[in-house]
Amino acid sequence: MERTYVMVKPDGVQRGLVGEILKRFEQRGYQLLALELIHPTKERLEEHYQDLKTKAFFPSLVEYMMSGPVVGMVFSGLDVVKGGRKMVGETNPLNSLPGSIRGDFCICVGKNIIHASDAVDSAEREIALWFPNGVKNYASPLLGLLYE
Ligand SMILES: Nc1ncnc2c1ncn2[C@@H]1O[C@H](COP(=O)(O)OP(=O)(O)OP(=O)(O)O)[C@@H](O)[C@H]1O
Repeated sequence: MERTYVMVKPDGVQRGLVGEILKRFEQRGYQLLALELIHPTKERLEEHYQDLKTKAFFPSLVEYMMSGPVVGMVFSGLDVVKGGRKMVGETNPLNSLPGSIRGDFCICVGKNIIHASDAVDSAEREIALWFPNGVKNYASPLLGLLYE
């Protein structure tokens, strides 16, 4: 089953939004496979955001992401990468519809509370980066109620 990496950013953790975000993914029907609160290192963030290294906002992005602990989660489910991105909304909260996580809980691109993988291959790269000891799959009885 497809997997994605979701990370509640430091502002989301400090604002007490972890439970709300977890609830939304769970109630949609995605299966939680892993969850960890960590204080990310600069090295790991630079690896995570390697595609953005040349952007002018890169140093402030890394500083923001190191301003407190983050909560990383792995979810699995049918088309979870695309579905998860839709739930999160657009990079700039201004373009995120109400009902999406960014559309409901934030207003500024530099404090947009949550990350979700944007493609299946980047999801697997990010899961390996943030959960280097691996993530176990397990069979949930709920699956029979969600899939034909
Ligand atoms: N113009 C900007 N100014 C400040 N920060 C920005 C800007 N553009 C992007 N960012 C920050 O960098 C993060 C990564 O940007 P990216 O273009 O990968 O968007 P995203 O895929 O929606 O976000 P994320 O990877 O965090 O899920 C954004 O979520 C945001 O925190």
